[in-house]
Amino acid sequence: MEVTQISNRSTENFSIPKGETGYGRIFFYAGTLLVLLLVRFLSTVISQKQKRRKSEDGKEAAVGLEVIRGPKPFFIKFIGSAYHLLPLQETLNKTLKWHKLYGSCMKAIGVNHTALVVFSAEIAQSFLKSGDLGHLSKDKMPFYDIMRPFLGNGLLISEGTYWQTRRKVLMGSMNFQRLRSYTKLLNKHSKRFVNALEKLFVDKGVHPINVEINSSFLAIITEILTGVDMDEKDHNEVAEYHHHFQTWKDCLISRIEKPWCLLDSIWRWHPKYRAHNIAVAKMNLFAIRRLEDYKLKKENSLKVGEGLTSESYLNSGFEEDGNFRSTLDDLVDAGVSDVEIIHEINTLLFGGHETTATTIHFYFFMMALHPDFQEICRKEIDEVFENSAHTENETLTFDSLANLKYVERCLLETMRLYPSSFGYMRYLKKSLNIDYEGKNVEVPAGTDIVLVPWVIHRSPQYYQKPEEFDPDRFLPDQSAKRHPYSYLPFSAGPRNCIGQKFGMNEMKTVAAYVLRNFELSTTDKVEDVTLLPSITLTPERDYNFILKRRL
Ligand code: HEM
Repeated sequence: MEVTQISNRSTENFSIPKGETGYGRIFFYAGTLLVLLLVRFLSTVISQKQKRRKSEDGKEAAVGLEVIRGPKPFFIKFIGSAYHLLPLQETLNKTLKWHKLYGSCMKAIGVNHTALVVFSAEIAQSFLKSGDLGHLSKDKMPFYDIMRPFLGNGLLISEGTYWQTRRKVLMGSMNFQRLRSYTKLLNKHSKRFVNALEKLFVDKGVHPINVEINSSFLAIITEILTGVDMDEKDHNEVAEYHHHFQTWKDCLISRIEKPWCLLDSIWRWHPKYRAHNIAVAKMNLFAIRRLEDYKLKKENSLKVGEGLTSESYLNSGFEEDGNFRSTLDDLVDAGVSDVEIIHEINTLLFGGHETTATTIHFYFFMMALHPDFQEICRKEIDEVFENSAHTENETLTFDSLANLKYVERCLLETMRLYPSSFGYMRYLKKSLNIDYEGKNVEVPAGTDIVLVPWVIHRSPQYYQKPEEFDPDRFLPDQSAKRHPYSYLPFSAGPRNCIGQKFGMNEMKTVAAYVLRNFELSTTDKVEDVTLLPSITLTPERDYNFILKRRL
């Protein structure tokens, strides 16, 4: 009995008291769970704090480029993914396919570093709007480097504070007053262009008009830059320049088509190496001659003050041109050296004629393909020409250009479908974070950024039925609805095109004169001519036109 009692007591001592058993278990497990949850909660809080601290300090929170997909690189590192771009006849279509396959951007192994190829307005904005000099560089990029023998350290490829200072000087030649002062010159060249077309189509035949377009746009930009009217001086020089420019472009394409030729040590053995150097030398000579013309003109104008008569000044072959100020005036006054001036002239001749000439070529082709849109443009142009408030002696005034709204919309739509600068690049000297499919991706310093307006402008994400030519997309309310970086023919941000306003005025004036004088049609269809990414967007052959005299 005793034993039993003891044993019962002991059992009572060591067993869980009745009635408390369930709660105890619950408390035990709940407590454990609570502790675990607390530990988990605290560790999450701590790790989030740490992450936040890390991302503030060293951006470790972001993921790297490994999350971004792209075509497989070639096994030879130097060639990387470049071979996917070839042949050039297929490159532009391939980029559209890649956009469908990879989305807003893709990774490619560039010629000597990793490249991020951007297909979306949102990601383009991250790079283009940055005012940080570390995000604006074009250093160490083979595609710009091969232009250096011609462009030197000109604005398009210079960088850092050198670029900043020079940009200020050159922006001065594109301010409102200066743009106004170019009106007379634009009218004069547009009339000459109409005469050249008239001569070409006197046989009522079918002709390409690209040579006439290029000569005209080259003459215009030369006069803006140097104050010299090349048609009066020596028209052949302009035609020769056009020829050398085409050779130069052709040589650069040969280098891009065979990426190993981007290495100077290999290129120097290429059969086109000599032709390239001659073309560059001849174009340099053109710029040097313009600088000499300018200096002579200045010297003569000083001599007028030293006793020479204005008559003898005029007899020296230079027309008195009132208050016209050329870009050379700006560069010389800013104390820029002769060598640097030549680099800037080369840069502005390149940037200021090829782009506008290409765009107006596509515009005339669009007008020829769409007689209904051509007619609306013509009606607007006739109204402007026939309103005395808009013309002086049959010449368009600067203010009248603002009334060519439909022409402007057609030009903008042309540049959407056919951006002459189909792609451009930046070299990141400093890392930059982007939002990629909801992830915070750090794009490291040393990455090439390739921005592709050709794809952005044709993305259904921003433009319904993107393949259709529809000028009304650029009605103010339509434009306001779109992402601001979904239209980038002139690039955007601190490194955008300095000549966009001038270029628009130039193209509007030329378009007005041509449509006022001719009805345009074509024997070609869009699909007849392949487009090449040839430095600028280039039709593989020139379009054919028929021009019928109106007035
Ligand atoms: C339809 C006409 C034009 C188009 C589509 C166009 C397009 C562009 C684009 C896309 C860029 C940026 C290129 C890059 O980042 O690599 C650019 C830059 C530039 N453009 Fe234009 N351009 C046009 C007309 C002009 C004209 C008329 C001039 C000269 C008067 C000019 C001079 C320049 C210069 C100097 C730069 C370099 C700016 C810098 O890096 O600070 N462009 N242009």
